[in-house]
Amino acid sequence: MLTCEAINTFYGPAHVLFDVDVKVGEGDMVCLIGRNGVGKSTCLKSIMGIAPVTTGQIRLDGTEISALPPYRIARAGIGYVPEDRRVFADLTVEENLEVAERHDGPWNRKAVYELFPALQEFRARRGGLLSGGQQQMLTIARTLVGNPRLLLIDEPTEGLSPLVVRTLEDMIRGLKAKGQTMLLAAQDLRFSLSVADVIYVLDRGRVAYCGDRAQASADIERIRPILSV
Ligand SMILES: Nc1ncnc2c1ncn2[C@@H]1O[C@H](COP(=O)(O)OP(=O)(O)OP(=O)(O)O)[C@@H](O)[C@H]1O
Repeated sequence: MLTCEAINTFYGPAHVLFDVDVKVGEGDMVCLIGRNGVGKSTCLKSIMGIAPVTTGQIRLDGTEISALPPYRIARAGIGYVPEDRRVFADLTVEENLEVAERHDGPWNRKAVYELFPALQEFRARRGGLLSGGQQQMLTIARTLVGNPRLLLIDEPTEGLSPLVVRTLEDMIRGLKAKGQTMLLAAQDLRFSLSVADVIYVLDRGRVAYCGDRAQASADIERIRPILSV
């Protein structure tokens, strides 16, 4: 579905991604892992057109998208959940979902409430009054009701309590079980090894390792040093 080939991304003079290749197949859950600052977020932002690539190709079902502005990339079927949760603080949970809903796929309010029962419980509450974990759920749910074919999620569990992390991890497993294609940036090797079809490990802007879950589990002693500071 998605192919990034030799992408290079800069912030001004700072070269951040170096010839990065990433592939996400239909129905796959792909994890992009690495230490802080190695370029995971930049990779997702480059796919989304927010940090446009300088060189390299990004294709969605064979169509080159790397020169498109973010809104056109979103329209082409990519949904993006950024690291900083973005909910409409003055709108209720229900209204947050309503404004984003596009009736052209499997996801609607009913389906996301099934995935996140906690959101249904708080459907009348304003977004700004939710906890960090609930806001993260709402951000993911809001992106889902737009029915993206590919969902990009940036570090969904960052800064959340262990209990909330577990709830979100279960929900991501639920998404995978429903066949949602996903590319997830994460720091957690344990979770990635438990759920990902394919794992990419980034190190200083380069792909330092790539393998499917079975390979990555067997190569864990190779991967651990890339993740340690
Ligand atoms: N807007 C920006 N302008 C300049 N440099 C940036 C910008 N955003 C990120 N960087 C730098 O690019 C590099 C990669 O950052 P990025 O956020 O992609 O890493 P990351 O792996 O997602 O880490 P984190 O978990 O901290 O978000 C870092 O050195 C960071 O300081």
